[in-house]
Amino acid sequence: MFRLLGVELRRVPLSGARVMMNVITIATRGSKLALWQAEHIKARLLERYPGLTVKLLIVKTMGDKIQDVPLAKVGGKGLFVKEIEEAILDGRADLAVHSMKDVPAELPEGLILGVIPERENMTDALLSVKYADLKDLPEGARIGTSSLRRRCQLLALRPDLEILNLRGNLDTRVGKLLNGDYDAIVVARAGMNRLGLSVPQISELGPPDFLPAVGQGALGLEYAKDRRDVAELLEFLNHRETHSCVLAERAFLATLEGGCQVPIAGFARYSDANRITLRGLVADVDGKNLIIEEATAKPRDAEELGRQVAQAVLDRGGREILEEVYAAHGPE
Ligand SMILES: NCc1[nH]cc(CCC(=O)O)c1CC(=O)O
Repeated sequence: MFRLLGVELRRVPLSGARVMMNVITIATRGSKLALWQAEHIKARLLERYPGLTVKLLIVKTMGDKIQDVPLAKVGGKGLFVKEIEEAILDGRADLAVHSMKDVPAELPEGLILGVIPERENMTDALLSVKYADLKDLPEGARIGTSSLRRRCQLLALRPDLEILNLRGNLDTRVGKLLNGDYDAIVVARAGMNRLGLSVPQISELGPPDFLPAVGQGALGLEYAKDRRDVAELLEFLNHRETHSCVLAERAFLATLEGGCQVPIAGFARYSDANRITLRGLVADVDGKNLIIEEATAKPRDAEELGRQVAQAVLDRGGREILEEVYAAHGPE
């Protein structure tokens, strides 16, 4: 009797969820890109629920504090998300809006990335003042990027390039290019689009020659697993195709146990109406040895697809490469 009553009682707030939530708080980093992303989700929520109040809680993360050291040297996963997840776990925020690329494959207990909106552009972009594209760069050109993934793929295409560290928020990095510190830099196209940033020369670095980071260009909405009210409120923002692709990419990453600081790339797309194709890469930091595998599966097997492609990459030499990278750059 008591137990039955308990079930009934729990049901009441759940079914009334939409009516009950009239204030919702989004945790976000304070960078221009993060704020744009949080404001974008806020605007979509207000469009859908005109009476809702949406607040932003700005949280400073370790990744924001350490601006000058390459992330590969800082080590540790989730440098841009940990403090934000803490805000959800202790109830200061109802959800977080992340760049999926910054979210480690494993989430803390009790949290879920339940909503992935439609991905716009997942490619990288080569930005320059003078040079139109990679072929146009002079011998030994100085390229700014602190990403090992970008470094190894650039060197695979152009071994003569000099790759220099470049950290900081997107607008800071573009500022350093315009300042003349580099012949070109590589950044995510989605970030440029979102901030409306422009430079004289932009060319695309995309598949099949140049693979993006897992989750690049996609946003992820994270919240507590037991918050059915939040899940219901956000559900309309989910894009099923993007969600399946990102699941495949993240299963690939999880199997490799890699953070965003190792030369791992992966991207999934719908190859026909109901099949996902995932292409994954592991490379050494000098771009001398790139291991790329690809496979196709039904969307419902997205995670299995990710694990399979990872296993294939590991078996074909990826394991040795990752061990070498970890030895040179620390555990993550
Ligand atoms: N690592 C920082 C970061 N996290 C997400 C983006 C871009 C936006 C996205 O990929 O969704 C960027 C900037 C960049 O990589 O140049």
